[in-house]
Amino acid sequence: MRLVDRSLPFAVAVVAIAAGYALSIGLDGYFVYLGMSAIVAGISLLGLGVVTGSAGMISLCQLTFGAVGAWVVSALNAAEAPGGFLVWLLLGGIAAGLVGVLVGLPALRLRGINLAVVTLGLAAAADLTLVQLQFPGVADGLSVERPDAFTDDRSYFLLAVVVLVLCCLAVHYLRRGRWGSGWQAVAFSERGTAAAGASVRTSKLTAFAVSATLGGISGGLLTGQVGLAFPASFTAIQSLALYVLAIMSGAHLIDMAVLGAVLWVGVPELLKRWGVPQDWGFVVFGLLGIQALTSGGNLGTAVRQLWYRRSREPATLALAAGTTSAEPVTPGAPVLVVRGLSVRFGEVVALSSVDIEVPEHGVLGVIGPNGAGKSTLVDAITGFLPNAEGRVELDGRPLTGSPAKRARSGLRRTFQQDRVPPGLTVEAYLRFVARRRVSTAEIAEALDFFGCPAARIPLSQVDVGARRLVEVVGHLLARPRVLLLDEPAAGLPHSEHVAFGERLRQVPARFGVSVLLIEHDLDLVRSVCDTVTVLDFGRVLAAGPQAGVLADPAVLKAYMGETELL
Ligand SMILES: Nc1ncnc2c1ncn2[C@@H]1O[C@H](COP(=O)(O)OP(=O)(O)OP(=O)(O)O)[C@@H](O)[C@H]1O
Repeated sequence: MRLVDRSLPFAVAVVAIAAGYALSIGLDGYFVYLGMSAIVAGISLLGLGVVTGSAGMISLCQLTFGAVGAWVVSALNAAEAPGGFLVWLLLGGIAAGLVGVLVGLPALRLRGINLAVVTLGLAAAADLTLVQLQFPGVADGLSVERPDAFTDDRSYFLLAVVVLVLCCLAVHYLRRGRWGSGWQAVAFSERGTAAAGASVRTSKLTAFAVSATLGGISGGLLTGQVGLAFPASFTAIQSLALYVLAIMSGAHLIDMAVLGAVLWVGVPELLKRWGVPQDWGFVVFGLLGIQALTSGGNLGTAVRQLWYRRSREPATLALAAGTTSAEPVTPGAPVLVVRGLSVRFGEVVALSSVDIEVPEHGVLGVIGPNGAGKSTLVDAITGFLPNAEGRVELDGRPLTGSPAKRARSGLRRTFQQDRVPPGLTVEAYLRFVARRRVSTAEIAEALDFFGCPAARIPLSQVDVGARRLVEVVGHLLARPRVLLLDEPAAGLPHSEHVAFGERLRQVPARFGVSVLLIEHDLDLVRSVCDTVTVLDFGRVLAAGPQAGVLADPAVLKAYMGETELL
């Protein structure tokens, strides 16, 4: 199976190149030219798919990156630089990639409409500048020289097919690697990304860099196609239309980027044949884009979901109680120590001078009524609330800095809300969160222990309760010193709480991880926790061994009306 998985992309690549060759000799000359245009658009769309589809950011200046690539190729051609067209094409891509990193910098702070305005503004400014400057060599009529073996349109078309296939392979492997997982993670939740110890900044910048590099290659390829580059090929309005097409088709999926490219060239061509001005193509794309944005989906995912729904049931947990025996754990000295933790939200005091200790190889339960400050406590300890006052020590060393830094130091957390990116498979997500080499067998064993769906299943096909346990498994595979769990059983039916508790009880012995568990189900707390801290109105109401704390009259009083479980 693995061998098939590994060789499939190359087999598809060979078939695509063979098809390209057949088309290059079989197609009418006009369609060969249209085909070249579609390939140029396809490479650009692949790039947009990375930044918008995978990483979830708006980028409305993709053709500006194309213009950078075209500019570099034109300038190197005019300068008769050594290396020839293919080297220039690569350099154009690299130059555009660097510009992409610069454009990506605002994306570190801006989101949504603000990022749209910045990138569209950049595209408009580049548009005007290009009209003023024109491309190098154009005034002297210096046509860009194609490589010797690819001078006529048919052979240049074949070269373009090969470049497209190489770009598709690059995107395929990048998406399957750490960068790709980072893009998916950051698109779904920046907090979830940081909690996995990954840099949100790196994920965003690499997405922009890869997207722009592909844009640059596409612009360079266009220059070889047309000979002389003109600003009219790289306008802001075209960038906007390309973005809409990427959203509508779902260009993060390689086949859909190719389909989008066919539409990009095919729709205006059809309009022309019907005697309708080609600019109406933008209107068609606009309408399709509005449909995609309002429905919240795209062609690619719709087709895939249809396929999955037909072929598979959603994956759920298979968590049976009584199938595992709890191993005895002897908690040691405190590994996580929190002193005087205070957090204010304006007038609201969410935490007031809270002290907590998580014993090595122990499970500390943190309970309290709604609004007591439990999630705030986890946020503050893990660095998500930089204004929190107080001291956090892990293994006797002060723990400061960003959430990602704290995660890398050995403090992991899960969230009350779903932060597991649906675009990844279970395995890709686990490897991303684990941040270390984990064998396939280790992954399978950990998933099996928690009754989670198999590694190969896409997370989009996993129900929310199971996804939250996959999140727990990922962080356990990271082998942190301490794992903070914020209501991990919230998505599970109550019948599975007991089974989950049995597993959790074994976590310190099995994974060598100490646990802080926030939980409302007091049966679960009783069955799992050695010690318990009770929060009420942001203060510690009681703390100590479980039995004593849960029988404390003050605790009982705080819980009156909140739950009958005590
Ligand atoms: N971002 C915020 N801005 C303002 N107030 C906040 C914010 N986050 C939390 N609070 C307030 O801080 C207090 C503690 O909230 P927190 O979510 O930590 O409680 P909790 O014990 O986790 O509750 P629950 O059990 O419902 O999850 C509440 O009064 C809440 O309204």
